[in-house]
Amino acid sequence: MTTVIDGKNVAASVIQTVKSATAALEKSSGVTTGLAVVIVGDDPASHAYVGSKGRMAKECGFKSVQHTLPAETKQEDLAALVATLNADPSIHGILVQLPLPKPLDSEAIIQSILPEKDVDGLSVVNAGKLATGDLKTGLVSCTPAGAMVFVRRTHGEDLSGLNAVVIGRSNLFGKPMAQLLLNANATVTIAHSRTKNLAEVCRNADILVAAVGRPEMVRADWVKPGATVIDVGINRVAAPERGEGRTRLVGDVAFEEVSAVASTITPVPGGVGPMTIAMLMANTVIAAHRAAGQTPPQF
Ligand SMILES: Nc1nc(=O)c2c([nH]1)NC[C@@H]1CN(c3ccc(C(=O)N[C@@H](CCC(=O)O)C(=O)O)cc3)C=[N+]21
Repeated sequence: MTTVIDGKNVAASVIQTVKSATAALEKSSGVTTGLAVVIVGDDPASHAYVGSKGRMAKECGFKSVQHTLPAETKQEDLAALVATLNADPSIHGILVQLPLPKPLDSEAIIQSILPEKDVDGLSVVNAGKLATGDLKTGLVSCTPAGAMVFVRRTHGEDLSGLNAVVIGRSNLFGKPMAQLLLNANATVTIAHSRTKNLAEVCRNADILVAAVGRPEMVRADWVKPGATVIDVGINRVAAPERGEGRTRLVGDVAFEEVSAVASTITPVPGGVGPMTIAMLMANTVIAAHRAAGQTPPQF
């Protein structure tokens, strides 16, 4: 029997932990956890994501603020907003929605967020802490942190002797995912668009993580029987069967055929996506605990 991980359900249990930790922190220290989300421009998909982050933050009992700036915003004005949020003691987490409209320099903005408020885990300090195995004081990028919750629920804390293959090498996902798997003692391969014999490399994986952004690229014959397959792709494709002009979301994994081979698989939608938002809330309440000198909850 193949297990299809219910990401919404796992995300809901993470959110429960965040809620009670938020309430406990409020009670013990009088601190309300605060999250600021900054969005520049009017990309509808970005606005949809930011809207659900705001709703989830309120549900967790956070102070939630959203700053919506026009697409023409100047670098120095965005930098000034980040500086204000950095200095605001009621804000524990800052997320600047990516991608930023051209010609804004997103790298400069991301690196200007205080590492202790960088709930995306993208600052060089947080990336470095992850690389050196310091998970106690750093913050980890939300999507890989969420994917690891699935991995831990399937395989436990110790991945000794297991081969993990991550397809994709972005700073936002592939690199931190590989670091987390390595920290848990897996034998890790990072594959990408220049990898030779990709299918063969993938067939070695006990844990296969796909984050390439190519609809249904991972086929059944790429997967070792019994493997755990985590699909991080979110691709919108045409769905003429649903009517003219209609679309649907698919992952980087051909779900139907791979389900027949894998022992555990995450669906798209309803897999890693909901966990990304839940881990953003988790990172924010962790940051608030640290700011108040309290021990944060574990996820
Ligand atoms: N600074 C920054 N940090 C991010 O983490 C970040 C970002 N910018 N920019 C955009 C991407 C995208 N992202 C998603 C979060 C949740 C779902 C999600 O919940 N997806 C649902 C489906 C949603 C739908 O139906 O469209 C699912 O997979 O089930 C998807 C995508 C976070 N991102």
